[in-house]
Amino acid sequence: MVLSGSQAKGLQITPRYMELHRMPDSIRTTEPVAGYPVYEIDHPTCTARVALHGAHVMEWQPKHVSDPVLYLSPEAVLREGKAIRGGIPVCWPWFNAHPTDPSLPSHGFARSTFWKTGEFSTDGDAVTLRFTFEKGAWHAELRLSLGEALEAELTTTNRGDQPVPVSGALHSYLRVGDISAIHIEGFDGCGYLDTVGAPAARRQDGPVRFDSEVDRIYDTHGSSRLVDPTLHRTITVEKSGSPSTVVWNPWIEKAAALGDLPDEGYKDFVCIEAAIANDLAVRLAPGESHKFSTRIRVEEERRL
Ligand SMILES: O=P(O)(O)OC[C@H]1O[C@H](O)[C@H](O)[C@@H](O)[C@@H]1O
Repeated sequence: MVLSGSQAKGLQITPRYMELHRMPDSIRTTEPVAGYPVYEIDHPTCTARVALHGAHVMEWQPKHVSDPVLYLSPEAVLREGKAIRGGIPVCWPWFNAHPTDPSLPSHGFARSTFWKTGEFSTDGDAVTLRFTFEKGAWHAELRLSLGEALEAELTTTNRGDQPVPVSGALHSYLRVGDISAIHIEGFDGCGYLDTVGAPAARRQDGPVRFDSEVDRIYDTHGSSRLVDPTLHRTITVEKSGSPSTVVWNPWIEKAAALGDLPDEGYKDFVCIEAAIANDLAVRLAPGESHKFSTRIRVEEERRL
């Protein structure tokens, strides 16, 4: 982890801050970099780390599985304005390049800004964290439920007086034992936009396997299953409210070009992202809201 700190304006962890943000016993506020709070969770069902920056789940591991479920790059940078490489970046209020203004950041503002904390609570099944973020007319609330399963639900509300578009993604980086050995089920027969090279519309035939760069936007509201023979487990990604699922692995050249990912890091993850992409952006009338969510769970084979 590269610790390159900056002081988030007004975000000093003082006794007063702690009093205002009293935590359930299973949540502890840490500050791996000055002014960069990270909530550490140790609950009977799971352990996790969530950064206030981007409302970003960095790590999550249910106690019944042997390996972390999410991939976090060992070269991820914790600095205001820079998205964390790995975990679950919240891409919002648009996905990828802005449709009309190339000067705006790829994947929106939310992943590279501090959010505000809402209510944190816990029960026997999970820890629930709520965060909010506002930019112009766009208001977002992210609810995270971290237990044996992980749920992330993003609600956008138009608080302005004109219609606004919204798209985005819950960009889960899932750890794998060996990218060449995994396959993903759930897309057979599904149409997709292949965005490696010149964009091309194609149809999936059988499971998705990896032997080169993959960057695809599948047209589906359905769930998918990542089968990992090396880690002896299957990860199921369910979702609602999003018409696309993005599957991404940068492979060799793109991984080498990413400064916050080791050159060999592409072997260790695949992204399966609940997304609203390209021309499927939702148009919200003033006062209107839209929700989309993802739910991730893991079944591990018993190892002898
Ligand atoms: O490097 P980033 O801006 O985090 O984007 C990482 C990736 O996100 C998505 O999966 C897109 O489909 C990819 O085209 C993009 O490369």
